Amino acid sequence: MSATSYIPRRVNWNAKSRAPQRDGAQWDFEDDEAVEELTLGSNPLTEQVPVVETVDPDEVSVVVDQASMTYRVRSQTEYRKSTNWFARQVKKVLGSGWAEVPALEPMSFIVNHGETVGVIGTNGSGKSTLMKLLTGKVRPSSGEVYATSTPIMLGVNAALVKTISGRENIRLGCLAMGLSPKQAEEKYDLIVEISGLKDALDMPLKTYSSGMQSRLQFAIATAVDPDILLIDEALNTGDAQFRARTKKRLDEVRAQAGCVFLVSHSLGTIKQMCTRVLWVEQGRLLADGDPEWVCQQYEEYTAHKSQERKRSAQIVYDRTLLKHSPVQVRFKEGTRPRRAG
Ligand SMILES: Nc1ncnc2c1ncn2[C@@H]1O[C@H](COP(=O)(O)OP(=O)(O)OP(=O)(O)O)[C@@H](O)[C@H]1O
Repeated sequence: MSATSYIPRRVNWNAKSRAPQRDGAQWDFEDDEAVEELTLGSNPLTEQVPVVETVDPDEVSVVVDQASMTYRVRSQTEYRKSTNWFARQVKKVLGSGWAEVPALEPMSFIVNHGETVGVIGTNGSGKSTLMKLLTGKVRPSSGEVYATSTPIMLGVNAALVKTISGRENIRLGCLAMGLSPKQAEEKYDLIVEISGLKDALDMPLKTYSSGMQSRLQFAIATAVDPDILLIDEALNTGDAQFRARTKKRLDEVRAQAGCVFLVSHSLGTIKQMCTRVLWVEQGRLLADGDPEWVCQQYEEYTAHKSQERKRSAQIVYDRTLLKHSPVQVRFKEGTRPRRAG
């Protein structure tokens, strides 16, 4: 079912504004004609008036301005869709055509210094794609992503060398992140402390568990005092003690006027670490706000989905979307940050 295809059977239609009443989700089941209207054309239930947000150049870290993403991939079966016989045969002989995979619909938001932003969503909803756009290494298909400094991405698969020791990986990692050998030396103790891996540092990395490797990656990435830190699923493997250290370190990064994005399927981690949560679902920014509230909607949605209650899940989806006001970004004259990357 598409994002906008669910239409409640009857809605309490606000005659003055011609908009459905939103707050409290009090649907009134009396006006039959309203149902007819709702089914015509685009669905007004999910049409929202954008809220204009002005970017404060002294506060801003990241601006996503109507950014969308569609992947173009080679497809072995795409030639079948071509209606032109000749084109179909040519594509068949060449063995492929191009298929488009829509991953993110246009979305806008502003993140300021000092925010830790959680990003949640079910598998394939577009979280990692959003992270790629934030790094600036992938250009959006439309719109733009701006950042006040180069975002540092910390992913579970970020490069560590398996055959050398943890100690050598720390040195190498620091150099790879642009520190001089002297700066790397100065950061060494801090990295060891954050990682909590003092006793294992002389062992080759291949003897580390995946949790230990994640801890080392996290410690290296945050030790260089990133202004904008992107973390994709890296924190879920740590134990309780490491999570406490992680939170402390993220608070420090935030306090240094940085901002942190944290992608995670663990709502506990998100609620514990984040000051704000973006819920991306079916490529759409469905909610942007208070971690408790957003996580609660998400939990309800996924509970319905896992029980195959599609209609109930869609109701939660639409209800959440109704509460979300899309943002229209406005820059003050001459204060646009540079493109991310
Ligand atoms: N390199 C790519 N080429 C083509 N399609 C892609 C590519 N990367 C992602 N996609 C598609 O884009 C959509 C969003 O994928 P993405 O990896 O961003 O989701 P996700 O929310 O991070 O998922 P997960 O929670 O499983 O990691 C999916 O439909 C996916 O198949």
